[in-house]
Amino acid sequence: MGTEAVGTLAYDAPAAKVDRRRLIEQLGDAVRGLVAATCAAEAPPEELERAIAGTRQLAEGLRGFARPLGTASSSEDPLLPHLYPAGHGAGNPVAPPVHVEATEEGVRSRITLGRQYEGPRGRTHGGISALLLDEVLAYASTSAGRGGFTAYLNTSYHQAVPIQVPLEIRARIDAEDGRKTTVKGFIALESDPEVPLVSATALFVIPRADYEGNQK
Ligand SMILES: CCCCCCCCCCCCCCCC(=O)SCCNC(=O)CCNC(=O)[C@H](O)C(C)(C)COP(=O)(O)OP(=O)(O)OC[C@H]1O[C@@H](n2cnc3c(N)ncnc32)[C@H](O)[C@@H]1OP(=O)(O)O
Repeated sequence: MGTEAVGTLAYDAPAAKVDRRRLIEQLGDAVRGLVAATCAAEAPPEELERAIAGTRQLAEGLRGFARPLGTASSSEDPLLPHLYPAGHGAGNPVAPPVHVEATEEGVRSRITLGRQYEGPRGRTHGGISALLLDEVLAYASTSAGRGGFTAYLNTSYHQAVPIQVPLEIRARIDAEDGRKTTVKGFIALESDPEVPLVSATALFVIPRADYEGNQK
C-alpha cells in the first residue's frame, strides 16, 4: 500500500494506483512546462520545426491509449482528487497548478502563473482569474462539507494580476441557505495579501437528487 496525502488525511491507496497517479502528475507537469516554454519561445525556425515534429510524435503515441469520453480514468479513487479537471487537475497540463490548504477562515491557495496564462502583456487573462476563483471558492464550499455546482460567479477586476509573480487566493463561506452556499474570495499578491486584485462572489447549489444534469 502507498500513502498519499489528502488534506490532513493520510490514506493508504493501493501502491500501483499511487505510482500511476504520480506518473500522470509528472506527465501533466512536464507538458505544462512545454506549454509555458512554447508561449515564450523566440526560437529559430529549425528549433520550432524540431519541436513540432517531436510533439506530434509524442501526441500520436498517447492518442492510442485514449479512454472513451465520459468514462472514468483508471487513476480515479473515491478518496483522492481527480487528476484531469480543467480547473485543478494535476495531470491536466491546461489546468493551473492549484493547491489549496485550509485556514481558520476558509481556504487559501498560493500559485505562480506561467506564461501560458497571459492575456494583455504581462497580465493574467481575466478568464483565468475567474477560473482560479471558481476553483478556490468551490474548495471552500466543498471543504465545509457543502459543495455544489457553480450557479453564478461574479468577478470584479480591480488591478492587473501579474504573470510569474507569487499570488495568494483566499475564500470563505459567506452564507448557507439550504442547498445554496454563497462564497466570497479574492486574488492578491503574496507580498501584499490584503489588497484584492480580483474579487468574486459565487453561489454554489447542490442539485436536487432527481436533477437531470446528474444523469450520465
Ligand atoms: C477526496 C478529496 C478531494 C477534494 C477535492 C475537492 C475538489 C473541490 C473543488 C472542485 C472545484 C470545481 C470547481 C468548478 C465548479 C464548476 O465549474 S461547476 C460547472 C459549472 N456550473 C454548472 O455546470 C452548473 C449548471 N447549472 C446547473 O446545473 C443548475 O442550474 C444548478 C446550479 C445545479 C441548480 O439547479 P437546481 O437545483 O435545479 O436549481 P433550482 O432548484 O431551480 O434552484 C435552487 C436554488 O438556487 C437558486 N439559483 C439557482 N441558480 C441560480 C442563479 N444562477 N442565480 C441565483 N440563484 C440561483 C434558485 O433561485 C433556488 O433558490 P431557492 O428558491 O431555493 O431559494
